Amino acid sequence: MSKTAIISANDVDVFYGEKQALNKINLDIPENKVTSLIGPSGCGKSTFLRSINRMNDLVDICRVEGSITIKGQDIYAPEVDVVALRAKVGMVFQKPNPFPKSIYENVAYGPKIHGLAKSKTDMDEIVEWSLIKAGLWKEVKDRLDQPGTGLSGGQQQRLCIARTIAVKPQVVLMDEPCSALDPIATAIIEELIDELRSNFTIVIVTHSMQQAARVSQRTAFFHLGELVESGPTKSIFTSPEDERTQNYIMGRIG
Ligand SMILES: Nc1ncnc2c1ncn2[C@@H]1O[C@H](COP(=O)(O)OP(=O)(O)OP(=O)(O)O)[C@@H](O)[C@H]1O
Repeated sequence: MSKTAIISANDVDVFYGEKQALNKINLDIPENKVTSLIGPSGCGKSTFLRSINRMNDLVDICRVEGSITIKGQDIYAPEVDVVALRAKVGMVFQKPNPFPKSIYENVAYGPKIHGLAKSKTDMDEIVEWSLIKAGLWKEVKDRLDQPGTGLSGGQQQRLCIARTIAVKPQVVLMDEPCSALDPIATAIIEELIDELRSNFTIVIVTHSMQQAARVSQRTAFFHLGELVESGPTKSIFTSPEDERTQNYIMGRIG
C-alpha cells in the first residue's frame, strides 16, 4: 500500500454466483483526491465501487475475495460493523433518492441514528454545515420543513450529498451521480465534487470521459472485469500505456 492511500484493494475477485465480475483488482486510492472509475458498460466499475462499502453484501449471490483495507483495516474482517462502515464510506447513487421526509430530516437522519448530536442545537449545526458543504443551504434555508422530494433533480442530488456527508464519512462513493441530471445541474455537482475533496476522499463511477477528466485527479480504467491501468487522470487520457485504454479513450470500444 502506498503511503498516501486511504483505500487499498488487493487481489480483489468478485463473483455473482458462478460468474466472475472482477478479476484480481489491485488499486490504491489516495486520500483527499477524486478517483474516477471508467470503462465500458458491464466492465465491473459499479461492482468495484459497491465492494468498497460492502453494498454487495445485499446481493445474495455475490462473493468477494481478496482484501480491501481502509486506513489499514480490512473491511471484510468478521468483526467489522457494516452499518458503521457505511457511515464511514458513504454513497451517492445514480438517481437522487431523498427520503419522503422534510429537507431537515433527510440530513438529520444519519447523525440521529449514529448518535452524533447531543442536542437540537448540535443537530441544527450539523444540518446547516452539511447543506452549506453540499452547496444547497442558500436555496433551502427558509424551507427546511418542506419535503426533500419537492426539490429539483439537481437540488435533490445535492440533498443526498448533504445527507451522506452529515455523518462525516472518510470516503464518499458516487455511482454516476449526474446521469439523471441536466447539464447545468451536472456542472454544479462537478464543482461541488471539487470542493468536497478537501474534506473527503471521493471515488466516482462515470460513463463520461469528459467528466472524469474534469473532476478527477486519478483515473482507473476497467475492461471486462480487469483493472487495465490506473494513474494520474492526465496521463491516462493523454498517454495511456495499454492499447485497450487507448481504444476506449478514442471511442473505439464501449
Ligand atoms: N446483482 C447482480 N447479479 C448478477 N450479475 C450482476 C449483478 N450486478 C452486476 N452483475 C454483472 O457483473 C458484471 C459487472 O457489472 P457492473 O454493473 O459492475 O458493471 P459496470 O461497469 O458498472 O456497468 P455499467 O456501466 O453498465 O453500469 C456484469 O456482467 C453484470 O451483468
